[in-house]
Amino acid sequence: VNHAAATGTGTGVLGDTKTLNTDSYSSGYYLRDITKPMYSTGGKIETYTANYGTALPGTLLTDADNVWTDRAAVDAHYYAGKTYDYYYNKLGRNSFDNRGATMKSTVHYSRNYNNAFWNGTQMVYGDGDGRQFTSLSGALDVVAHEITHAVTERTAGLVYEYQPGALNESFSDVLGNLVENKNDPKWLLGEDVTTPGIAGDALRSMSNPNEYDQPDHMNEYRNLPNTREGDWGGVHINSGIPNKAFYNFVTTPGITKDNAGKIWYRALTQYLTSYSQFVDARNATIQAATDLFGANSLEATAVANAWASVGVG
Ligand SMILES: CCCCC[C@H](S)C(=O)N[C@@H](Cc1ccccc1)C(=O)N[C@@H](C)C(=O)O
Ligand SMILES: [Zn+2]
Repeated sequence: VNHAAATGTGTGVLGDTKTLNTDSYSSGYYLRDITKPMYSTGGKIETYTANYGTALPGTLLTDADNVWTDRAAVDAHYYAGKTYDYYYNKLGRNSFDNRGATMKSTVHYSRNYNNAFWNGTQMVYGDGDGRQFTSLSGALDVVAHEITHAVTERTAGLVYEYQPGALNESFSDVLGNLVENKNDPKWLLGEDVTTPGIAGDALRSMSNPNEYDQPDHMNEYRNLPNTREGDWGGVHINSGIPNKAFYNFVTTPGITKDNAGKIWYRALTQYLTSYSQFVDARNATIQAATDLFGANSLEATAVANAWASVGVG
């Protein structure tokens, strides 16, 4: 039997019901989305399980009746599709390589694994330990964060250390929140999967990085060693500074989320390179705003002001 697009239903990590794009075969269904434009050149979105081990990609998920109960898998699949849609519809990018590459996600990676990552080939999600995190694919900002690492790797190539690494992390947080597109005035990260036992908290805040021990100005930059213990020079710590710059920009009256996303995306894909520093990101976002909206536009002016407000430029 040839592949045929099917519509299933599933329960997400937070207990919600979602409609899923699946692929029917002779005696059941694959967790495979073949409905996107990428399929014209063979691209798909596929979701696997590592079955609590660390071998990747693991096993492609199947189901007999197209009613999916693996909550982490349901959300990894659904949110990968949402992230694909944002990049394609808002930014004109066809998957992470802009050539319709298949997007693979693996859930149930290891045990009590309090993280998610892009490994150079695919997205990988832990289930958390039930205290620090619940299953990390349960948050769209997490999924879009990881997929954006793939975009960054294929474009700017920002190395994962010191300021370029903090920029790498910040672009993933920025696109993570833009794709998630909640009405969240605090621009939080990971709020849906962080500390399931505590309401209202998050892993990071773009509006107030200090709330979660991140700097929000260059005068608070943390000089840390390029080691695991030093968070590779503080890539998840010093990202608070470019995160705050973006927050100040996107909340400037007259600036829209869509236009902010276009400017940050253009800077990432057209101007930044492997060892770009914060000042280079300032210059790249000003240039991108100028390209798109003009030299003396509200956007270009607001970008310069936003970086100045965090002590860059
Ligand atoms: C395995 C090696 C480390 C990879 C770090 C990945 S890219 C990462 O940054 N993951 C995010 C997950 C995330 C994203 C958005 C919101 C919440 C959580 C991350 O921030 N991880 C934290 C826990 C960290 O690695 O310190
Ligand atoms: Zn990351």
